[in-house]
Amino acid sequence: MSNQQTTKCGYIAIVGAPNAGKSTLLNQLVGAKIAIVSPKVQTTRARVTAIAIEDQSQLIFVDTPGIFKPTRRLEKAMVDAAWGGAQDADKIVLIIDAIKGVSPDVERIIAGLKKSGRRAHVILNKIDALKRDTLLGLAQKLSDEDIFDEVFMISALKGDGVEDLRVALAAQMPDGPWLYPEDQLALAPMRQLAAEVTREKLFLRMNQELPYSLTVETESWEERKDGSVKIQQIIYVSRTNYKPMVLGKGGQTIKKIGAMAREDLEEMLERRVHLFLFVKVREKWLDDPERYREMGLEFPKD
Ligand SMILES: Nc1nc2c(ncn2[C@@H]2O[C@H](COP(=O)(O)OP(=O)(O)OP(=O)(O)O)[C@@H](O)[C@H]2O)c(=O)[nH]1
Repeated sequence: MSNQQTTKCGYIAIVGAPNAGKSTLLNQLVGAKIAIVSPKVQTTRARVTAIAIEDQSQLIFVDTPGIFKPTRRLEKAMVDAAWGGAQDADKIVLIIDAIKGVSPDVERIIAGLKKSGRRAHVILNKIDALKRDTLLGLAQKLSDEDIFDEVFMISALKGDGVEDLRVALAAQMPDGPWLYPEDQLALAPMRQLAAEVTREKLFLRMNQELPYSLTVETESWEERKDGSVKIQQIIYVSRTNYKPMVLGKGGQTIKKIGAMAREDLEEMLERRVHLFLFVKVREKWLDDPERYREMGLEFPKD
């Protein structure tokens, strides 16, 4: 009972423009690979939830997909999901790429925050790549905005300032019992997480427009007696002529992608993984509500 009185627990929404470094920060905060990191924009499609424990506090992070001006249907779903996650949280944290500063994307988020009437913390990320004067000027500019409580300066990549941030957030969580068992680090269903890993490899491997028109789903997940796991995934492409591109000559490309994904999965799951990838053509998946549900997103009405 006494333990229950001293514990804290709360939800934290990390919002930010694409490429601000949300995934990198989340990985640092939690200390395990749970969100994907890729140099391309718009990689985090679905919300990934992760848990960090700091002292007596349990921090439940809602990593939101990039909030940006929606033009297409998928993008609109991502923005809706991002704001939905932010509204439900105990704390909202806006992460800004300090190299880019207050970009139009950031302005849009700040406007959204003001409209919602919520206060937030600001994180200035990528301080490793910035001059001190530029950084301080930016921090000053943001602390003039009356919706922000605190400004943190970090390098998610190098880990600088991340510990301070975690400690500060932990102290600010509401009192209450922990909602999740200590060993449950990643809430995102493992199947979805495994699909994200493969999608990350596709992104890295294929550097044209193609990756944006494909999606990965984990079809089956089979725990084996010998402690290994057999995972089957389907890579859906939107056009017939994309299929051979994903397969590569003699299946070389997909083989390579599979090998890279398997390696990551084995590290994450700490056991042997047998990964089987299949490529299927599914035209118009971008307009199919079912695919959105698979990614943990609501299908936007208009
Ligand atoms: N120099 C530097 N680069 C960083 C830092 N944090 C992240 N990056 C880089 O910025 C890029 C984007 O990082 P992500 O973590 O994928 O960004 P994100 O906000 O999750 O992106 P989306 O998935 O598009 O929402 C990657 O190339 C990272 O390596 C940092 O502290 N310093």
